[in-house]
Order: sequence, then structure tokens, then C-alpha cells
Amino acid sequence: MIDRAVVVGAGLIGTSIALALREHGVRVGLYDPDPRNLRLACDIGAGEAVDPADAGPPADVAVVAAPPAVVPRALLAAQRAGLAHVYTDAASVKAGVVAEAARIGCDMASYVPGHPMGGREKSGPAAARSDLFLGRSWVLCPTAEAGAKAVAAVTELARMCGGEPVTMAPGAHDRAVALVSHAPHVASSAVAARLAEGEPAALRLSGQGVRDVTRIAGGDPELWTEILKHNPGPVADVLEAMAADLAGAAERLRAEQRGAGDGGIRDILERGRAGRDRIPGKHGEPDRAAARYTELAVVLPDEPGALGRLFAAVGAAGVNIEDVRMDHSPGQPLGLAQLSVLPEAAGPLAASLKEQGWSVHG
Ligand SMILES: NC(=O)C1=CN([C@@H]2O[C@H](COP(=O)(O)OP(=O)(O)OC[C@H]3O[C@@H](n4cnc5c(N)ncnc54)[C@H](O)[C@@H]3O)[C@@H](O)[C@H]2O)C=CC1
Ligand SMILES: O=C(O)C(=O)Cc1ccc(O)cc1
Repeated sequence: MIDRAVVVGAGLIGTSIALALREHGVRVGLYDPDPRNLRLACDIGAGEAVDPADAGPPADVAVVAAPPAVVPRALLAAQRAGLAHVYTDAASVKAGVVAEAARIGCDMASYVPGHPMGGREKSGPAAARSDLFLGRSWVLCPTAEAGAKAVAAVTELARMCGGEPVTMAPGAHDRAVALVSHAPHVASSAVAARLAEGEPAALRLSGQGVRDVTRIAGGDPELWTEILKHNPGPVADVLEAMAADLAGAAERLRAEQRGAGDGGIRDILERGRAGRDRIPGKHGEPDRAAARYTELAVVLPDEPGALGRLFAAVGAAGVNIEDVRMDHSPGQPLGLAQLSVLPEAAGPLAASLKEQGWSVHG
């Protein structure tokens, strides 16, 4: 049973873990060397600030949710301060972090390396959410020295956050995330980097497709430089294969341009669709985080105060907005506000908004 936890690093991931644990009544202590992040995380209810030098009796588990390069030292400091009986981390790369932790003398019996596969392109506690890990894999990479009780506690922590624990060796983890996370991040950046040179007239045509493909390129370049530096070989392997596909596609299009094409460009499109179909969850299983709520799409005129009027109309209907997302093309006269509400509130809210003159869908 986890009653008390300490989170070291109150950024996006640490604060999200803390918020998820708080929902289970866990008492959470927070530490971050950045006082603004620490204060914000405390203010949004993620836990109470602790001083590692004077933290009292050990908590059940401590999570080091700091950037990969500082994880081994932060872990060692946390262990020396006796913050907890069991330790884990959240770094996106595992082999180098685990090797460095062992090299500098961390206690590997109480440390179970971890990586929650939920995240977003924003940093810091302001972007944290308690449902960030709901339905996501949560990789555990216990070393041979890890104690059974430590593995059980970290497994429980992952489950309490809504994650699905998966055990892997560090090297296998790093190769897997190169394919599904790290190389896709670089590819997204490469697409987005083209946009940096695009004409404003072209960028105005941006729709949801280019937003989907470039969303993760919005991630923090400092954090991602560290992640990629810790996983260079496996990421380069995937990028080289991607580069070969892109070069092949460009060659085929040049042939079309010369009038000598054979429609071979279809090959990458077919293989791309087949690859995408292999992503679990693309066959109709609902996204568990999204499935908590029902979404209503409301047409919104692109004019000052429109969103404020919509929120006031939802307030007048007595409904709480759980989440909101804007689907909108710049320069277009209308956008769509996607309101997430509790399923039982969706019907009455749709009726009330329609009565108040809003165009509601879904
Ligand atoms: N961003 C994402 O979507 C995901 C990130 N991760 C991993 O989680 C970890 C944290 O990433 P984010 O929360 O996104 O970054 P973030 O930038 O939002 O938060 C990192 C926090 O660590 C703090 N920090 C820096 N040095 C520290 C130290 N020596 N001791 C304690 N805290 C320190 C920073 O002040 C900051 O508050 C990273 O290792 C990252 O690889 C894992 C899954 C998803
Ligand atoms: O933004 C998203 O959708 C992500 O999946 C983010 C992410 C970033 C880094 C990780 O190590 C794991 C997940």
C-alpha cells in the first residue's frame, strides 16, 4: 500500500504523477530546485513542499521526475537523504540512466527504473493533469538487483496513476521508444522545420493534418536534446530507414515530374497505412482518458469575446467544463470549440446551448 510518496522534480510529469496519487488519497511531498515550479505544483493541489534535508521518516516511494541527465545524481541525493523505502524515475531513456546510476553508487536494490508512456508537448506543472497516464503503458526496467518489494511498490504506483505496467530490459526499452516516440519526434520536427521557411499565405491554409503531424514538435528542445543524446544509435537506425523512404518517395515523384512515373509513390502510402493500423487502439478501442467525458462541438464565430460568451452560456446551463479544445484554422471565420463534459451533462447542455442560439454537434 502506498500512503506517502515524494516527487522529486515538480514539472509536467512529476506534478501529473502527484495529482494522480492525490486522487487516491496518497500524501505527496514535492521537491523541485526551481521555486516557481514548486510553488505552482503545491498551489494546484499536487502536494506539500518538502525539504530533502529534513523530510522526516521515509515515504513508501519516491519518484525522480527530472530531466534524464540529472536523474542519477538526483536519485543518489534522494537515497542519501533517506526520502523513501523505494525509488523510481520517469526518464524517457533507460540504459544510460540505469548504467550511470549504478556507476555513481545508487542503491540498485531499492530503485526500479520507470518510464510512463503518457506525456504532452508542454512542460512544467501548469500543463500537468491527473489523467495523463490513463490507459498508457508504463515501462518498468528492474535490474537483477531490484528487490521484489520495490518492484511491487512501483508497479502499484504505475497502476494508481492509471498506467498499465510493462516490464522490459533497458536496451529493449530504448530500441522500442526510438521507434514509437524518439524518431517520430525528430520526424515531426523535420516537418515543422519546413514551415519555418513557409510563406504566410501557405501557413494560413494549415488544417488539422499538419497540426496533428507537428504537435509533438512543440516539445521542449532542451529536454529532447537530452533524450536523443541518451538514445543515439537506436534513433539514428530508425531515422536512416525513414530517410531512405523519403528519398525513394522523392525519386518516384521526380520520375512522375519527367513523365516517366509508374505510380510507385503508392508503395510508401500503403506501407504507411499498414504501419499505422498496427498501433494498438487504432481499431476502435476507446481512448480511456477521453472516454471519461463526452465531447460536444460548438461552432464559434472568430470574434472577440465569443469564447467568453460560450463559457457563460455553459455556466448558465449549470454545467462544468472538464476540458476544452479548439479546432480552428487561422483566418477562417468560424472555429469549433470541443467541450468535454460528464456524459450525463451532455444531453441537457446541448439542449440548453441550442436554446440559447448556439450551433451544437456531437
Ligand atoms: N514530457 C513528456 O511528455 C514526458 C517526459 N518524460 C520524462 O520525464 C522527466 C521530466 O520531464 P518533464 O516533466 O516533461 O519536464 P519538465 O521540464 O516539465 O520538468 C522537469 C522538472 O525537473 C526539475 N529539475 C531540474 N533539475 C532537477 C534536479 N536536479 N532535481 C530535481 N528536479 C530537477 C525542473 O526544475 C522541472 O521542474 C524527463 O526525464 C522526461 O524524459 C517521460 C514521459 C513523458
Ligand atoms: O505528446 C505525446 O503524445 C507523448 O506521447 C509524449 C511523450 C514524450 C516523451 C515520452 O517519453 C513519452 C511520451
